[in-house]
Amino acid sequence: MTMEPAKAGAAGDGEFWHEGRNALLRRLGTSADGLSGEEAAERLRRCGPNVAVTSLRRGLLFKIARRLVEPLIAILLIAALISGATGDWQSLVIIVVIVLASIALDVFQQTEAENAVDALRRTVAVEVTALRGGKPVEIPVREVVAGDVVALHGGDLIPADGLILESHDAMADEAVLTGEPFPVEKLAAPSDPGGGSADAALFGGTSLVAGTVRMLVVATGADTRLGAISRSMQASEPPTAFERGVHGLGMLILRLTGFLVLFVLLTQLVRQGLSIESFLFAVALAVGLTPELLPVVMTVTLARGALRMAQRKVVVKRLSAIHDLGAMDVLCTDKTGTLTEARIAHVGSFGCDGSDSAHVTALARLNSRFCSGLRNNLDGALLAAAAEDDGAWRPLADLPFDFQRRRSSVLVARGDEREMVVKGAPEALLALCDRFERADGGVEPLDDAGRGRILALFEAKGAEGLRLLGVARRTMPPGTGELRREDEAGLVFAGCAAFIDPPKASAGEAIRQLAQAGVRVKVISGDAAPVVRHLAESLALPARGLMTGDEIAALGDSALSSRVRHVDLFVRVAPEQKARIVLALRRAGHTVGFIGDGINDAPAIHAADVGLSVEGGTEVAREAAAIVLLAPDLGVLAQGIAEGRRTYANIMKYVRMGTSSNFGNMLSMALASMVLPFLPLNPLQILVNNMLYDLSEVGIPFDEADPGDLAKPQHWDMRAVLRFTLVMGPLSSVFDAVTFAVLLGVFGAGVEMFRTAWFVESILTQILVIFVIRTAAPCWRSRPHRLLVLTSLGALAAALILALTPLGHPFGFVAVPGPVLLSILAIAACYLVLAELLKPLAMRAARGRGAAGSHRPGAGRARAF
Ligand SMILES: Nc1ncnc2c1ncn2[C@@H]1O[C@H](COP(=O)(O)OP(=O)(O)OP(=O)(O)O)[C@@H](O)[C@H]1O
Ligand SMILES: [Mg+2]
Repeated sequence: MTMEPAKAGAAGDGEFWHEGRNALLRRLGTSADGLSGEEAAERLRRCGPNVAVTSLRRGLLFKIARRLVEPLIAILLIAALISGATGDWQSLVIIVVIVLASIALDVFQQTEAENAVDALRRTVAVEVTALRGGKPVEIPVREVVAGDVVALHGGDLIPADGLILESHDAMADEAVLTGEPFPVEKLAAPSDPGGGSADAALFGGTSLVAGTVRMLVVATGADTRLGAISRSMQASEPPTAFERGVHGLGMLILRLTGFLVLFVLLTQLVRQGLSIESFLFAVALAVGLTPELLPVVMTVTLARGALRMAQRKVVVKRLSAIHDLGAMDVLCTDKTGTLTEARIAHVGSFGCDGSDSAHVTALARLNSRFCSGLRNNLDGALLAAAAEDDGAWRPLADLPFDFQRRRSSVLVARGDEREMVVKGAPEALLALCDRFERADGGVEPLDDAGRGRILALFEAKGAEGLRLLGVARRTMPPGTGELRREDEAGLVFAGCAAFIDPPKASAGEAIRQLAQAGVRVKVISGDAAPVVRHLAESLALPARGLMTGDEIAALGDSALSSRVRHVDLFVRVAPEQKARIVLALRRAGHTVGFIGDGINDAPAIHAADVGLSVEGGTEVAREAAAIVLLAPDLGVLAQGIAEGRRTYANIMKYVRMGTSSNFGNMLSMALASMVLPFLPLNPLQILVNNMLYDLSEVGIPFDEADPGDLAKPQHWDMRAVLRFTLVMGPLSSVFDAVTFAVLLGVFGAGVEMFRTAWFVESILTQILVIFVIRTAAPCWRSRPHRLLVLTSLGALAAALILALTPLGHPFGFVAVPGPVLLSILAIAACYLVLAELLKPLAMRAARGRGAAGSHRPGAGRARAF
């Protein structure tokens, strides 16, 4: 946002790696020990925070200014000026006060909500180790400045663009920028200019998958490559289905309001000529009918939801994800770490005949010890109990692990001997073998029968729930010093290392709760079929169908979309395939969540409607996620979903209130302007009415939801909203008409008394009906939150005091005789009773169609990443 003056070392030149490290250090005014704390603070102040996408949050003044230039408010202020000019000082003051009060209410609510959510977001902000004055300190990524030196290791997100000063076996995944699925090797930059290549550069937003580096930060925030991309992406990020729905509704009401205002103005013109009064009336009407609180209510309701979810250790980074969570009907999950404990233990190894083999363990350990790339918890488990002695083998070269090959190879030497040891996904490894090792150490060619026997062994061990890593070797010619991918062929299969990873205690219960909440769970794993199937069984996951990564690769997008709906287990899936599955499910009309913790899960987390990660996950995964679970317990997810649905239910209460009363009022006003010899309310009274009505709804975000609203995924459904409006709107108009008739026909009310009485009727019905339509159940069965009771009854009390006491005289209210008041109360009571009786019809109609209408293909947002 504030990236204006003197950018310290902004990389306007782009290819900074050609400069050479010494020149670059000089240009950025720093050293290999990093900046001093003061200098860094100064640069942060000068160049702004390190965020690729500048925040859309604005300051208080901006918010107020924006409200002031909103057309309606602007017209209102002009109206106030006109009143002033015509000498009507009282109206001027009152209009200004009301406008200011309503702006203050909005801005206060919104700011408070946003602050609370920001504070939450900071609790899961990613940190990085920077050298400040030569000492490593943990700082939030947003405080990184050009000239900083940061230390990174495998699994870390690269915080900004920079040059590598030191590298130990670093591999970076740059797929976000380049689309290249294989990790690329990253080397330290030479000290002289000229020799530098992009291999010595790291880019913000990509990730380090293996090794460690020290990086000199060259460009931050919007100046990074990702920043440039995000800026163009930000403008085009399409809104969620929900946001589109609410916006569409707002526009509809706005248009209707426009028509109505014109209509009223025209009838006034025809009947009695245009006066300031009727102009003000039209304006006030427009203000009254616009759901101007909707955006505020949405932010506030979502923020309240976020705060409640935080109490359950679910942190929401993107507010609209709450609604997506409530709408989610499919949850895809990675296996290790989300469904299992990720406390992996090596339980032994077996040879090709299935008998225990210490030799295979020794080979697997050799590979784990000397492999430079990504070391994960399988390697950790292998090395946990390993002796230091490697039989005098020393490492020469290696081909690190990646998620495409699913294996790693090392070349080791002992004297003149050269051995390549490969470990990885067993079936794929077996396919690269043409011989196998017998238990006695002899080597035999592998025929089809032998292959079949070994594959059956994998199947049997996998079905016991053992995770397997195949181990193979190949004797290389003496003098070999390098490994190429082509060398991974013609191998001798040695056997498998076996691991256990117990299912999470909470996972079974969580899956049951999710199923109950109408969410289908699908497992998308890089692991083998038997292991995944075994896990699904032990968690009692109701799983149909199984697909492998190879089958997925063979299908086009549309074929995949029709297949994925009926499959619950996906195995041997590569990282981009995880994302493809998620996108295919979304195309099939589902609202999809993806929860994962690994580097390989990040693309799918991005691709999902709701990306979820867990506290212990890699930085990359947490950064990609919209929601982070802080508790190592999937149970919080079901609670989070309930929270999302509750939030949605509360927004719908506001929408229902707004649409039905707005629509009813419109009809009534059209009627009134045709049949009444005077305007039914004066402009000030309309504004007061509107203001108090808004106030009465302040408690909605806090309200509870009915069990029915929590039981299944909630989608925005425009038709249901319209149906509700068409039933409840006319109902309120009928009662308005009755009120007109009674006041004029029975009591022969004069202008002022009529307005006072009608004000009372309209505010009574508008406010009290919230207790009827906040629930689909009979209203006495569902208890409202006390804050809602407080705000609505408070606003009502204020309205009655104003209308029925001398306090209201400046607004044009007069005393109302007892019998008139009693009839008004009776009419209001009849309305509420009828609303309660008609409600099942309005809501049932809404629900019936809703379920079918909501599964539109392509619903939701196709978010690019
Ligand atoms: N350190 C390693 N060395 C060799 N091969 C490995 C190693 N780690 C994993 N593999 C192979 O790669 C496969 C995929 O890796 P991984 O299990 O991490 O993927 P994943 O999709 O995250 O799986 P999960 O669903 O279990 O989390 C593993 O099943 C295994 O066969
Ligand atoms: Mg994983």
